Amino acid sequence: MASILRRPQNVARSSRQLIEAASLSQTLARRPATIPRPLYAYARSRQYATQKPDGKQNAGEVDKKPGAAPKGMENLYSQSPMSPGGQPPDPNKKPEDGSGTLPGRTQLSPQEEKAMDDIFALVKKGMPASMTQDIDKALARIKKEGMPEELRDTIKECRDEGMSPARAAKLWRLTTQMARHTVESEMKEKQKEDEQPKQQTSDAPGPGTQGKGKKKGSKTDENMKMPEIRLDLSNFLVSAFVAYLLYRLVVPTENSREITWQEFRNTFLDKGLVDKLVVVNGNRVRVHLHRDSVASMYPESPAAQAGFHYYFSIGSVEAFERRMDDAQAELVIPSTERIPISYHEEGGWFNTVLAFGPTLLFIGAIFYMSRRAGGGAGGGGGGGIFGMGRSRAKKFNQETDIKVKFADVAGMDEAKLEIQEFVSFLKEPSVYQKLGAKIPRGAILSGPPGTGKTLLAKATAGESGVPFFSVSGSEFVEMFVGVGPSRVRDLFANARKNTPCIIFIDEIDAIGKARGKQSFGGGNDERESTLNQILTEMDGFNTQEQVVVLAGTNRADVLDKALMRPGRFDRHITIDRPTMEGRKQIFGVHLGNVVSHEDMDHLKGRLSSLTPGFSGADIANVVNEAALVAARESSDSVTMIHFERAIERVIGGLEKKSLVLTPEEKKTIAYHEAGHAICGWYFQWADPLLKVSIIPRGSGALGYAQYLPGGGGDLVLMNMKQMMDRMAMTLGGRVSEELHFDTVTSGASDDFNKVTRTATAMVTKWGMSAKIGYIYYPDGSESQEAQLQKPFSEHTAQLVDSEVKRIVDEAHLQCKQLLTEKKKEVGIVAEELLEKEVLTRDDLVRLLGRRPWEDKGEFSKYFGGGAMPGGPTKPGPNGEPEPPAGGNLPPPLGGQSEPAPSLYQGFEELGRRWRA
Ligand SMILES: Nc1ncnc2c1ncn2[C@@H]1O[C@H](COP(=O)(O)OP(=O)(O)OP(=O)(O)O)[C@@H](O)[C@H]1O
Repeated sequence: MASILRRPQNVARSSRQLIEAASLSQTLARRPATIPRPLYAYARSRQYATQKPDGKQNAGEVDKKPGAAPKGMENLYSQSPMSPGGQPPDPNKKPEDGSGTLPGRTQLSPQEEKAMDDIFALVKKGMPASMTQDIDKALARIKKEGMPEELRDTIKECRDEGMSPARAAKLWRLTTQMARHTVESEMKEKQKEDEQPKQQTSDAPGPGTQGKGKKKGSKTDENMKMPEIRLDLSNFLVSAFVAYLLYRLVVPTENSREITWQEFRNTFLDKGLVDKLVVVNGNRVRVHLHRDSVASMYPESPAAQAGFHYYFSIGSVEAFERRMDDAQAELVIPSTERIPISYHEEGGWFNTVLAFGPTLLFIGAIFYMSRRAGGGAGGGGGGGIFGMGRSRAKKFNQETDIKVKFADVAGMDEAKLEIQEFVSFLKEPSVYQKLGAKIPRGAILSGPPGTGKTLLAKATAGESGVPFFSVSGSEFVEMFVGVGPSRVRDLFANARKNTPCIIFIDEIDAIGKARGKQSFGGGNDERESTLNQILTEMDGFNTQEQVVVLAGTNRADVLDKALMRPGRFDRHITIDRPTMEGRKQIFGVHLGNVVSHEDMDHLKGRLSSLTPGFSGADIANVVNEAALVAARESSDSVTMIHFERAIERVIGGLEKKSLVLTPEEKKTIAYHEAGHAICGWYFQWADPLLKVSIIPRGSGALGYAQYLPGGGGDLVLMNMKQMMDRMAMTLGGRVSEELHFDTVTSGASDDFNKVTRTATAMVTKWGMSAKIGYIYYPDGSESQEAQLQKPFSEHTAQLVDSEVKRIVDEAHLQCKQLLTEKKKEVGIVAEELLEKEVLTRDDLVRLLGRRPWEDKGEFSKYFGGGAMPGGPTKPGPNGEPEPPAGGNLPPPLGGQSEPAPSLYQGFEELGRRWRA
């Protein structure tokens, strides 16, 4: 009753129907139909609402026992998803605590309560205990006070008719309101509870002023805390409610049950309980019942719950309509009172989201790209669409970011001197300007990788204390046309805003390649226009603008000539691999970062002798590796042994302990290496030997002999004698195999490669063959033309071949003579190697006696004895020591295009395919 009174429109509807029922009663009585009509149900519902349910009058046969399942409906009730889990809520029953549902709200059904419990339990996971207690209380309050009817109606609307933006907004508003209301009432109650004991305390006799002061303070604290708790909790509740609503919307089957046509007909249609039918998506029919009638007749039925529906499936809409017509005709329902059927398409909001998915994805992708593209140093003008054309240059702040000074750049004194001029220009431009000198625009730093080009550019910025824009050439290259030039413009625009400053373009060859040479299949327009833009920008500086452009490259030879002309990159600074002295200084810089108790001077000298051809980056790596090796051994300082291991590791890779060799293979390797070692020991011009090993390494070498090219010093020139001795020494492995075994192996292929390359260079480049003469023939790596066509005639080609063969054969003969003579020594060294796996120079001195030739350079200073002091040198024709081979001097070594030094630096590897 109470609920009907609360809804005036219900009262009005019921009284109208009663009047209609009264006027129709005569007709009904005369009808033969046994089925009560919907109006009958309404009338009964009013009766139950006003009378006690145990009243016997007018109950009718079927409904004699209220709450019991009617005939045909037992099955539905006993298996109802709403029925398990205890009794359905009794609307008349007051809550135990005495407070009922609030006005405008309805009690939650047990299933709804359970669903909410589940969702709250899920969201509560991982929350602090204090918070979960508050949430439990709030949840209990919601259960106690019920859910706003408006909210429930909106949920129903969403389920029945689909989600719309207006409904979503309404849901959000109602949910938020409810959550806030719950939290506020909870807080008020808490406040009341807290105030009660305080009142008691203040009423109780206490220590006067002290007590008062304390009370005041605590109240203020509380007031301060409250909004914080409220916000958290209400946010949480809103989230939980939204989750709950979505759950209820997405899983409507929780509140529905599938029935058959027969069940529908017998249980609902025949009994006049059907209000309307909704055909959903043309294949299912949702049955809307007269809830009040169902609730009155069958209070236990889940169909009495709001939001619960029965469904049945249909084959086709036409067949269903025909069946309904037949059924209603059988029931003699006049056409004016037939059950309305509506049609509805569902799955709505989810399908809508799906339909919009690609569009949303596209918008998201564009948004992401625009954010990403906008992440550069930016600030400059024409960023292009979504900032794609903005420069990606990183700007380093001179005060905070660039700590590098010239002192950190060791070696390369000439390069430093050259670049220091830029520093003084940036610091004091007036000195230059007043004399009418034009300021250099930029410098190209070229050299092999890791030689410190970037470091030098940074040090220039660090010393001059100006902003430093660093960008890599490849960052100008994008798949979009026009982005490269646009980025160049942006970079220079930024730089002009920050004058004085330095721009550093690393790997400039990515964009600065000579324009005609870039590719065979036509030019690369994008790259060319980027280069053109750089040329234009560099021209566009006026001499007052203090922007210095430094560029780094490993391939200065491929750069466009226009880039290198005066007025653009005025200075060309070549930074080569460091010399012995340079390596010492670089070791000095990096050794400062590790803990070592070795004598530093000796350590630096020895390490730099051991690392010919290493770049600055290699040296930094060696020092770091040594510290790692020491740490692995739990050593408290890094010692010489650790450094040597690190060098071996950097050159040859890790020891390959897992590789298992057969005894025969080991023996072959030992004799092969012993052959190299004996040659290195007895040939006068061979490089001093440091170590022989037959431990396989990660780089594919099964063994190696380590020499010190140039005796640890800087090898600038090599004469023919040195070359022949080196070649003979390189063939020592194979010759030893020939002399000690009845067959040979494939292990010497790498040696042959080196020997052939040296011999070819002697013939075609260094003018060391009388038959070819003083002619230089470039090879394929030097020019593209040479790749396609040999630079010499067929006749010359045959001559080159025969000359190369002659030189190699001579080296082989020289080696064979020595090793035949020293066959016994080879055996001794090989057997010792088999036993110890690694032999040092001291071992060789022990086995073979001192080397008959004096060691050159700084070798003896850092590597001790081994050579006969002032040992024999071959006398010249007049008894004086023979001078180095003159006349046929090869060109200076050390330049990166020279193959010779790299052939002998480091290890003599046995080749990767020893076992092939
Ligand atoms: N002269 C040097 N003094 C001290 N450290 C050096 C020197 N040269 C190189 N290094 C070390 O090597 C590292 C790499 O050097 P850098 O990046 O400057 O080489 P790069 O020549 O620019 O190489 P790439 O050509 O490959 O760009 C430096 O960070 C530094 O630790």
